[in-house]
Amino acid sequence: MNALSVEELGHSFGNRRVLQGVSFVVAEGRMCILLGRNGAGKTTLFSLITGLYHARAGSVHVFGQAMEANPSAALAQMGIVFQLPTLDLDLTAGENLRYHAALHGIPADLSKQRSREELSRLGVLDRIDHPTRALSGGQRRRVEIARALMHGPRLLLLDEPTAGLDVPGRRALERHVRELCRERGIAVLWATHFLEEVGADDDIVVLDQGRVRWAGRADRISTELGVESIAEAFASLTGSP
Ligand SMILES: Nc1ncnc2c1ncn2[C@@H]1O[C@H](COP(=O)(O)OP(=O)(O)OP(=O)(O)O)[C@@H](O)[C@H]1O
Repeated sequence: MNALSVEELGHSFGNRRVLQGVSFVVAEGRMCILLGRNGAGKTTLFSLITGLYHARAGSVHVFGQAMEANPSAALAQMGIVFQLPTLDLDLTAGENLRYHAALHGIPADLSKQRSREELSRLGVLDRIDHPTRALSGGQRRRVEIARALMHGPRLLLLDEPTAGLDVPGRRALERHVRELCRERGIAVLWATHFLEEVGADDDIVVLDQGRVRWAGRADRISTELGVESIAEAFASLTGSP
């Protein structure tokens, strides 16, 4: 079964069309990179997938549950890390996680145990009682991912999670998310414009000017397009230098 299935999604702001006929899937347990330059439509697409915007054209299914007909069932399977940080900086890391868990109806004991487990897995358990304001950008991102996992989703969506981090911070975050995918079988949709974040074994969806230009296994894109590298393939699909 597919973790995420997006069919013929479209969106306009006023009479400006920003997404058109967007279709792709994220298979269960797979890492899928949504590649697109600034303004390609990635964040708008995330807003539609997560139900923040109402989809006027097309459909979104999460593990077979239609977002439109059954949003709570679809959202229960989804963990989300938005592009703009959403932690409460006055709360500690642990409090941020437990607050999220309470919203999902998770009992306090379980929430306490899970917050420790998730922070530990992301390598930030020692920050549990620190106000998130005192954490580095990379640590805050990891706390956000731990929070997104509190309700046990099987699909994790991350919108440009490495924005604003230095190179070691980006690499560490990528390593943590790949581990989640490999060890827990969590499907991941990771939006980025950094080509170096694509792994050879990943799936990729190339989005440009609101349309899917290519979707498939990262290791096939160069051969299919008759070029030498992912960078060349991306440039030829998006007309960028
Ligand atoms: N609320 C809005 N009102 C009007 N236009 C918008 C709105 N949000 C986004 N847009 C426009 O829609 C297009 C897609 O934007 P979007 O933020 O989805 O792209 P993106 O790929 O996420 O870019 P970035 O990497 O810069 O975040 C852009 O041209 C943007 O200017």
